[in-house]
Amino acid sequence: MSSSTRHLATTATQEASDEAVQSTVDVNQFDHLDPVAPDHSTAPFTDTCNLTLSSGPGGHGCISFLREKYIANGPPNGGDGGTGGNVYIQAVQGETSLHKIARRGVLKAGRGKNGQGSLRGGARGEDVVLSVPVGTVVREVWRRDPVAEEIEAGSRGAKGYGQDIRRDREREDNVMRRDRERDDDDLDNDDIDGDAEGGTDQSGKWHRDKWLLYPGALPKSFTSADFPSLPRPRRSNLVATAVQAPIRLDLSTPTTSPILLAAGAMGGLGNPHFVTKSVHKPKYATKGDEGTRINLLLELKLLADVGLVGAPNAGKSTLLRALTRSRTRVGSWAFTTLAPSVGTVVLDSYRGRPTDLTQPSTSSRRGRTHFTIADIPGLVSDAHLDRGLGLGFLRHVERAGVLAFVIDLSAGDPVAALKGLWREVGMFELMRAEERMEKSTSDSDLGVRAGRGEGEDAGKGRGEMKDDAMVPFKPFESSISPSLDPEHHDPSSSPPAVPTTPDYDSPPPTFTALPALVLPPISSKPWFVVATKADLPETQEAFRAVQAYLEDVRTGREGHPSGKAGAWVRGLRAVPVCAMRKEGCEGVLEVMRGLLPG
Ligand SMILES: Nc1nc2c(ncn2[C@@H]2O[C@H](COP(=O)(O)OP(=O)(O)OP(=O)(O)O)[C@@H](O)[C@H]2O)c(=O)[nH]1
Ligand SMILES: [Mg+2]
Repeated sequence: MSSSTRHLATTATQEASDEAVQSTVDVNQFDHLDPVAPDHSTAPFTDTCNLTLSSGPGGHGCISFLREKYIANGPPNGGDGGTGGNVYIQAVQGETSLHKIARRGVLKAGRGKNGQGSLRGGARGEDVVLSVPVGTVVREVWRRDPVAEEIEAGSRGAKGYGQDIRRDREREDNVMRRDRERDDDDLDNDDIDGDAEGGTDQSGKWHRDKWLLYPGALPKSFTSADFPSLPRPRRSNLVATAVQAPIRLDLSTPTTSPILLAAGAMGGLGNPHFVTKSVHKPKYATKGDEGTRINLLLELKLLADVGLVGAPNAGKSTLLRALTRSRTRVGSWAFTTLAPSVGTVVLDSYRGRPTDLTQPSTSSRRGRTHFTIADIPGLVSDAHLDRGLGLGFLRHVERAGVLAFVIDLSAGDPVAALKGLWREVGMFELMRAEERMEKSTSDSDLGVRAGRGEGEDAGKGRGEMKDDAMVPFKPFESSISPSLDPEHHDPSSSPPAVPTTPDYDSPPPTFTALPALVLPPISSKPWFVVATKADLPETQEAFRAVQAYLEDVRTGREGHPSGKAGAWVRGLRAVPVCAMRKEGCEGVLEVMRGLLPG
């Protein structure tokens, strides 16, 4: 059978099955709110992920000499290596999941190109932009910055130019004196220590990781050569605009321009940089620096004004579809919804004359033209013991301003159902608090975020840093981190535990000292009850029971279902709806609007 025939056959079967569905399902005017099974989307969803990103390493400097007609042995003209690519982050609208990033795991910017002859500098490495959904919280887990480590270890002339130049001059004088002696005594060079490997730059020897040698030269000429001291570590100017370490960003609004997380490393220097009085034709150049590696923890918290909390099959998704133009999946079985989704309620449809033109422009109501509602998978009892889909999805309503508890009036005791939901919410809060406690104790235990590119910042910063130090990003208020500033030295801080010669091959540090985002307790949020399926028979009794219970809670005769003191009870009420017929939805929107600020 040809592919076209097969296609026709499949279409025919599909049509037949569609007809069958149509004949069994009564398609009435509510089919949008009570759709048939195939109406669903199964986009993958991930709300936390770990990502390692690295800025691009610099290209190597070039060793080259001018060769032209009549200039057989010209001056050095090797270009510098290009700077490595930068890594940016951007919060974009339209993305709703971290699954693409989670699958990727690693993000690397491009390496700078090597310098070339005729003083041609290497091209810059390619930048990369990490696009995350709006509502992502970014936290740094660890960081490896070889250049910062070198600055801290003081292994590369970090003591200041003056000293470097003096030392170079002394070295030059020594070289000239040695050359003179060599001429006089006609000595060969065999007695000069030929330890070419592992020699530090301070002793003027070849440092394999840092220097690049002229390929045509004989090893003897290097073992006897006196290398200049390595140039001071250089940093791209962009470092000053990068987010200060440790990175903690709350990307709750779309970012207009990408935010720099890690600037590319500088390229190596070409051989013309090493011309001195005694060495006219240096046969060496420096290699490019290593890029910065940063491990980040990304957590997506969907941003919605109202969060729907309810048991599976309570009718949350149907309610969302009735209130908004959302097309979330609805089904008559538990766990139809497997990933959170957000719908938008448009308050001003921009049709006709705006109603509030007569209001003064300072009116607080003027600003809000819409609000958003988040639907999450249902909560079963003992969800905190990881039953059902667990409590993880509650993080998406954690930041909501108002909670709507969706109770199915036809499913047993509604008051018990409401208390059960509050119990799970309470357990979720407890778990978050414990997490926070663990983190803060591990923070103080570790004390040494240190050393690895954090340096002095870690020594003194951790103590001062508050848990809620999460700040929205402000590009030009960020300054160079003290640990990255070669001039910065804080005598009060203990010396960081850094090996003198950084060992780049060792595995990265594994501590996970992350401050948690502190939010107001969920029990302090305004909440109300949406009593759904009110169209079903014998639900009036159940609704009256909920109403009476909420009245008791409001007046203080009953305790708050969360069991917390000072919880929100002021305007507590229940709204009956039949979401499937879109009945009572105006009442729900009115209550939501009333409880939302602004
Ligand atoms: N009679 C009646 N049925 C409703 C109403 N609202 C929802 N339903 C039905 O209840 C079933 C479950 O609806 P969903 O909206 O998928 O429930 P859910 O709370 O999102 O369920 P999960 O996603 O599994 O947590 C569906 O068969 C709906 O048709 C209502 O107001 N009246
Ligand atoms: Mg659902």
